[in-house]
Amino acid sequence: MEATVTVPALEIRELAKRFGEKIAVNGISLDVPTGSCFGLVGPNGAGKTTTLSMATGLLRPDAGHVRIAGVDVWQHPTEAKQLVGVLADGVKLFDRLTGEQLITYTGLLGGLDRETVARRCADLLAMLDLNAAAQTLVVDYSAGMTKKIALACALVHAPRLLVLDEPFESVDPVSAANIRDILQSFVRGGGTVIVSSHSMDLVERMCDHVAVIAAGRVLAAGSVSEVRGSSTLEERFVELVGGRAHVEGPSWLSRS
Ligand SMILES: Nc1ncnc2c1ncn2[C@@H]1O[C@H](COP(=O)(O)OP(=O)(O)OP(=O)(O)O)[C@@H](O)[C@H]1O
Repeated sequence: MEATVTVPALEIRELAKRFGEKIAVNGISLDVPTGSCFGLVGPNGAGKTTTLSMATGLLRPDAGHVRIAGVDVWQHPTEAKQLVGVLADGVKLFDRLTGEQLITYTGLLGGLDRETVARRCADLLAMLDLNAAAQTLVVDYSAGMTKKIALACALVHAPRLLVLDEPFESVDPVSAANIRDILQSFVRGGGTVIVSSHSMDLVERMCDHVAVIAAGRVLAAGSVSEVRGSSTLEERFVELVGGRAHVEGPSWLSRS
């Protein structure tokens, strides 16, 4: 009997990116299995955003390649981009549109017809608790609301892979729990999620796979239980990444 070969939802091979003298990503390879929730963790400046930007066709790599469900992102960008929903960190939205207009515009741009967009827009606004802000300009949204509307835009064309750069940053605990539920149901429905986060606790609870990166390289990758071993993910992270100095603050900060 022939073995079934499952194509990874996201395949990253030897990606590299340099900004002037700074090597931001230094040969990163990762396989994100289809149907997984994959956490990408690393200290500040590790190269997470740069890696995810290259993986989703937002930033051209200096070397390496990326495939989404087997489709090369840089050779077939239009086809690849139809398969992926992206919530990028720090990318400007068209914030002079209302929330409803922004989702509608994104859906139409993704090739959906008006009727489908209207239906999905209503579902997404309700699901993300943004109904009351549907007619408000996005520029007037709080940081957490902006994250949620960006997530709605990433979901509107029903992608197979969701790439989320720090989706929980600035989001209140209730909304974070709702977003977690949405992502879990997306995965249960056959989708794949890759999420970068600084919250080890959240990654441990939500993800089944994780990669720890630092200085543009992968330090460990695999299932969450493989990577953390007998420690917590946070302990393992600190062990792998280091840098935990016992620093006392400067004396002028101390009142004693
Ligand atoms: N456009 C740019 N120009 C110059 N340097 C950059 C640029 N983008 C990123 N870098 C540098 O590349 C390195 C990796 O940055 P990146 O934003 O990918 O890290 P990160 O892991 O997402 O960090 P954080 O957790 O702080 O968001 C950093 O040293 C950063 O200063």
